[in-house]
Amino acid sequence: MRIAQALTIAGSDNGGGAGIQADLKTFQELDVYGMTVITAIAAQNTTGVQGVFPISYEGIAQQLDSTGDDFKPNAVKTGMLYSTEIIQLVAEKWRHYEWSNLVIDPVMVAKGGAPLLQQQAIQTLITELIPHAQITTPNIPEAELLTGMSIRSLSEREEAARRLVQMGSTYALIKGGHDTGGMIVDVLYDGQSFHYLENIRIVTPHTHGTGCTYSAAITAELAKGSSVLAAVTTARAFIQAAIEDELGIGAGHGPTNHFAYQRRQRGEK
Ligand SMILES: Nc1ncnc2c1ncn2[C@@H]1O[C@H](COP(=O)(O)OP(=O)(O)O)[C@@H](O)[C@H]1O
Ligand SMILES: Cc1ncc(COP(=O)(O)OP(=O)(O)O)c(N)n1
Repeated sequence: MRIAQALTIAGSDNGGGAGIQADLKTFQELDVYGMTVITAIAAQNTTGVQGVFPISYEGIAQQLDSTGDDFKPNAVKTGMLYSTEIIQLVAEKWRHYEWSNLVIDPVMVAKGGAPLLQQQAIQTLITELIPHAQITTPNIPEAELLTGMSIRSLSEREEAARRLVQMGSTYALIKGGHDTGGMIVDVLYDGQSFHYLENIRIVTPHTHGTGCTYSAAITAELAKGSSVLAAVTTARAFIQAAIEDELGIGAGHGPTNHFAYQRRQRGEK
């Protein structure tokens, strides 16, 4: 049996809703073999982030080499990269191992406001990693920091996507979850045309790890050979189901339900 393989380079969320834990659960649900390179340990739960402990440079480099020397992932995603040094290291190994299908989730700040990327590393992300991306998936505040523009309207979301493609990302997906209003519109741009993914906003506190899960689902679908548009479409259905069928875990912003999409596919409640 041949199975698609995907690698996530990201931080750890002990609570299991975001970071590498969310990525691995998503890969597994979508029938993709998952591998990890851990960049940092974030001590967190549904009420917030209590501490961030970066892995040493050597520790990350060795994980990248151990992976690259033996495995051939069909797609790779990055999440929490934390510092300039880690981004530079990932970019160097990306070139060295000639990986493909890079999905960049430019994680910057956790829901409660804890920084997951140092301020000065944003420019390094733009110059070193985004030019290798098949798709970059910022939320609205991340897109504002990457592009230097404020984003209020749909046309500003389109302009931000254009700027990300100009930076070298083949596709850009500006996620609309941070907007207000009853409908959420995610804008996908391929350098020529725009696609709009519109969904009803679900009223729930349990949206921890939505960005991680969404980008992991895109990565899994790319690993299986889908086009970017097909991958984003499936991933959007995956995250919508995961938010809708809430688990209600924890006292604060709980994790999304990684089981929901496949349960629905099987016709289960
Ligand atoms: N309450 C919600 N209802 C439906 N979809 C949501 C909701 N919150 C987030 N999403 C979807 O999850 C994805 C990621 O959410 P977003 O808040 O934009 O990014 P992040 O989790 O990275 O901050 C987006 O596509 C968004 O549409
Ligand atoms: C280890 C780790 N990585 C990323 C995040 C942020 O996840 P995200 O999907 O943006 O969801 P929220 O934290 O905004 O709910 C994280 N918290 N931890």
